[in-house]
Amino acid sequence: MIKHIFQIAGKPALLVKYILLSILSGMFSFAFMAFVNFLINEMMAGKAKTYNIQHIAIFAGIVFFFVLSRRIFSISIINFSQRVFWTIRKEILQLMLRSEYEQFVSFKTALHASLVRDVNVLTIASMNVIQFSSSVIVIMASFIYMAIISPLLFAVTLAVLATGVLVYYRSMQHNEGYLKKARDLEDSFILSFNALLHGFKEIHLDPNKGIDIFDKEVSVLEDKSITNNRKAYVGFLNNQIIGQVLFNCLIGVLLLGLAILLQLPAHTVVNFLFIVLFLLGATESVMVILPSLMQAKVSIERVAALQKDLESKERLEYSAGHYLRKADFNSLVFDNIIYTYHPQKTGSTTAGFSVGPVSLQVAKGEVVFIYGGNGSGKTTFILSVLGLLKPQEGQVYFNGQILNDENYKSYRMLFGVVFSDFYLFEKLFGLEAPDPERVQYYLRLFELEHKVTFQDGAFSSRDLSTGQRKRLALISVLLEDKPLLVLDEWAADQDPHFRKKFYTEIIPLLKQEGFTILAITHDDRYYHCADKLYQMDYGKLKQVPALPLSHPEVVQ
Ligand SMILES: Nc1ncnc2c1ncn2[C@@H]1O[C@H](COP(=O)(O)OP(=O)(O)OP(=O)(O)O)[C@@H](O)[C@H]1O
Repeated sequence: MIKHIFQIAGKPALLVKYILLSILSGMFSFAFMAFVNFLINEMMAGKAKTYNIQHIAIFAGIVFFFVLSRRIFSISIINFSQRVFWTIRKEILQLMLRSEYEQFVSFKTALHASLVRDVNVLTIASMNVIQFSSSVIVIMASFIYMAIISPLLFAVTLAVLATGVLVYYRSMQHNEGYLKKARDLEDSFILSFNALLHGFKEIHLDPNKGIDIFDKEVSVLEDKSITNNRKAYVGFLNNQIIGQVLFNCLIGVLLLGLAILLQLPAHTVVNFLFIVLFLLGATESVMVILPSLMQAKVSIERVAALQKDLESKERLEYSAGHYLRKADFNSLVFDNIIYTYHPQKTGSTTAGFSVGPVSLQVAKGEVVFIYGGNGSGKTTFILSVLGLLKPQEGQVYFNGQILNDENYKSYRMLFGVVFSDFYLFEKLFGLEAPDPERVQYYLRLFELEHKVTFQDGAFSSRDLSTGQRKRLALISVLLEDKPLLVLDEWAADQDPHFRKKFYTEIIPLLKQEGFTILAITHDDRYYHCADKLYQMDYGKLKQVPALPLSHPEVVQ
């Protein structure tokens, strides 16, 4: 865990600085207590009859340096915790960016939970380090001071503390288990929260859905979580109480037993009691802070495990790549590719759905349409074409070269895609200053020129209908000027007029511009607009004539 924090902090020298500052701040805190003890002794010995400028100066000096060292230490820790916060955030985002599509899908919830929870837990814990480390230093210094005042009393105190540590250590193991479980329960809560967030429209229309999620998911989680967390925190509380009782017993044994038995001088007993009370305060601080540090330990382990899981798999390079220009693209060939969903990945007990073996050739400038029934495997095939799902068998050739790890990055950049569940980005990310005339041309072509303007790399209006948003998504992709356009049921949300325009005017225009198009479509009325038409059936792709006789009107 410490190693991970070192990595996060980036510079071990910084950590050495924090440790030295925390020692300094703890030492000044202890010096205060030792000097007060000294003043008490002076008073008890009858030496404090007049104002002593030297004592006042030392007292003020200790307070000043305590405040100063504490402030410098605290500011350093605030800077450190902010760095921890952003380093872990960025680390998780980089993990996301570098993960394979399939990995991303299976780690989505864990990534989300780490980003919203673990990062905050770690930030809070790193702030608590200020109090924690000062208290630990005070405890250590108090031990040394006690041993000097009275080795015997110190031995008794140590025995009492050792008992406390033993009790604490035993219950800590239980508590850690409960904290881990609490973290798992948080992951489940995020699932329910996402259901409420993304399914809000449906829930709003049918409150029974919301009630079900609330009663059967959230409330069940609440019960489990309360029971679990109560055990964890009662465990910590018991430790605190046991610690307090042990200290009380120590004070009792000291005042009512040892002081009389050993005939200890009054100033030794007073000095010792004063340290014990000081020690009690520091120990309590440690006990109060420990749960948050334990949570931080669980969170760090989560982040580290997530990192390990994602890094153990093949990593993607996410550094900027270059688009292959349309002119440089010649052909794409799929030779007997097979993709099968693994049942263990989906948690299903039935055999995973399989697409393939599929063979397909797409030449530059061709328009290829794929149609097929629901669940026939069109999207799976397209995801395999895009390399988001990696086919387990078969070969892919682009521009005559076999697809391998070296050229995979350029391969991915071949495609401009509008998925059926597309995401419209706020800006044209990854695209440098597109030609405003070209943007205007596409806005006119897609009949959005009165609705949308383009300024500072972003479209002005995003308050559009689904069909209009899809047009904007396609414009964004066209501006990227990638050779291959992949469209998943793009026209499904367009009105009949625009649908006709898309198939009969826009597609030929895009073809003229040099785009190659691979589209999933159910618009049988426009199948004739394709150069090649394929039907997907139970994972098998077969070529069919582009002019089906069943639709004579398409010939017009
Ligand atoms: N992530 C997944 N894990 C396991 N099986 C899946 C997954 N996604 C889809 N499938 C299965 O693969 C089959 C094909 O799904 P796919 O989404 O490719 O069909 P489709 O032809 O695009 O359907 P639609 O027209 O309804 O979009 C389905 O039977 C589905 O159950």
